[in-house]
Amino acid sequence: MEEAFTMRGGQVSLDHRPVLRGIDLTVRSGEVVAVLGANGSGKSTLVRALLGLVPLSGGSTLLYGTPPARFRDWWRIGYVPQRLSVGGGVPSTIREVVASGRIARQRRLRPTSAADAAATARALEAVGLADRAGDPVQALSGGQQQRVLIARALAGEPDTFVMDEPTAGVDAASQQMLADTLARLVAEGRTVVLVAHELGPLEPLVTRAVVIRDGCVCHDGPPPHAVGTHALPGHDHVHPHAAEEPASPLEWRPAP
Ligand SMILES: Nc1ncnc2c1ncn2[C@@H]1O[C@H](COP(=O)(O)OP(=O)(O)OP(=O)(O)O)[C@@H](O)[C@H]1O
Repeated sequence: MEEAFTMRGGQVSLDHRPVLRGIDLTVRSGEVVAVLGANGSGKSTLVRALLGLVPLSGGSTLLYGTPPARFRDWWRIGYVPQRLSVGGGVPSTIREVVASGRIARQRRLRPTSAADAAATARALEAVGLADRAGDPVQALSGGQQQRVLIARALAGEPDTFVMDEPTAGVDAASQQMLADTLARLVAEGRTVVLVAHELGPLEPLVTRAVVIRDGCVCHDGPPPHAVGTHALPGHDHVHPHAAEEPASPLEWRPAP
């Protein structure tokens, strides 16, 4: 099976502080990998490093077998960053931002095609923003902006989605909409790497959980279906019957 991401001994330092301390991670085509972990454990840094957005200070990483600096097939990757950073002082409509997800597919100087317009329309529909396509993104709430970012990635029709907290600040109905859309894409064989605090409706889709603690992988294996959301990282909830429960596959917390 083709490898979408291959990181070996990946290290990242930010502000002279080690944030990733030697990550080995291979993601194969068709996998749905949840990157879990407490605040500040290094999840966002890991996905950014996988995409070559943050340089490694040690180790190596490959995108579809190619180092990020030499990778050219960016249309194969749809990245949903944690925050909307488009627009700035320049007003953009929802449609414009979503359509920008097609850029990596467009040949130089080639005008926007019917296929681009159709993919943009489908993406807007999938996140429930088709009727607001002409509105400025600046006027949207955080959760709606998140939906725009998801639509931008969908519009590019990539092989692999990398989503950093796609459901953070998104209402329950939109989370379910994202889960339904991802389920369809996964059924078509797309690859997904998503960072999450809580998986919510995405949980049934996840085939593998990678738990980051203090810049290292401390669990890589089955997702926490069996143990329920209370076992997910970020949940400090202690189950009243915890002592009676079988050991969870996510015994990732530091010993007290
Ligand atoms: N640009 C930066 N410069 C310096 N330190 C940074 C920078 N970005 C992140 N860090 C630090 O690196 C560590 C890991 O951050 P990262 O955002 O990867 O964690 P995270 O697991 O995604 O956290 P969260 O769940 O809060 O988003 C944190 O201690 C953070 O303060």
